[in-house]
Amino acid sequence: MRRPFIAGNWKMNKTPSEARELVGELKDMVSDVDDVDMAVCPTFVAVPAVVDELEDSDIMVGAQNMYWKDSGSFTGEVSPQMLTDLDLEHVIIGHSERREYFHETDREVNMKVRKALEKGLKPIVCVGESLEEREEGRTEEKVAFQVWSALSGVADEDIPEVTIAYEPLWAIGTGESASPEEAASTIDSIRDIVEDISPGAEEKIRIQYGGSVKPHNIEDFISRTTIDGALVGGASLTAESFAGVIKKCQNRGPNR
Ligand SMILES: O=C(CO)COP(=O)(O)O
Repeated sequence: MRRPFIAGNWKMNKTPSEARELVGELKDMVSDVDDVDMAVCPTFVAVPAVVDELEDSDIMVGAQNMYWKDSGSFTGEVSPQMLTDLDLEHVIIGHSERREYFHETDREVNMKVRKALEKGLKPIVCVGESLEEREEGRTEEKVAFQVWSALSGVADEDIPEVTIAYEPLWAIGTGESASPEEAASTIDSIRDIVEDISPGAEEKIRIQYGGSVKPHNIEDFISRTTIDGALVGGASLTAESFAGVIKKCQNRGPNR
């Protein structure tokens, strides 16, 4: 049984006080939601305020990144224990913006995934093709490679703890989402890869779609049984639109 999972990636937005205000509004709006897993991923500095504000809420808190070492001389980095100490459950790993602007490699993504799992954090691993790769018909090849690399060396029993977010790069922040058919077909291909890696895990692992998800189009995605939810950027930055996305995922039945 895979429960729908909607996570908000705030990226480099919201000061700690703005973040507190946002989740203060959000928790009231979704207080009746009991069949969707919900998470927000603020910037590191806003995490304590958000954790505090959400103490009495079902909304989980995640980070947008972490380093793959326990501690030490790594100026500017944040360790997994720093996240678990704040009771965080999730951590986004390998977002395309980190891969593009901060040159994060598949190898680093894999190190981070393994370290997160070792420390009891649930990684949300982002994969996706560029426009050029899509136009060259290399979408499935690209995401297959990223999934193989990310899950390399992960124990079979840990694979269902991972969420994969399929985020085509050309759909991020552009207002142009993938079609539900395209998204479902690529996500099916990811499930096939997961099955190759660990037979049976493809039924348990949650795979989200991300890229210009809004309240008006989330139903097109969540209605596909292979799509388990969404990683939401822009629409997670106001309580109203994020609650709008979450509420459209309620009452989805036992098919997942
Ligand atoms: O990158 C994303 C989430 O991680 C998607 O961002 P948008 O929803 O703004 O397109």
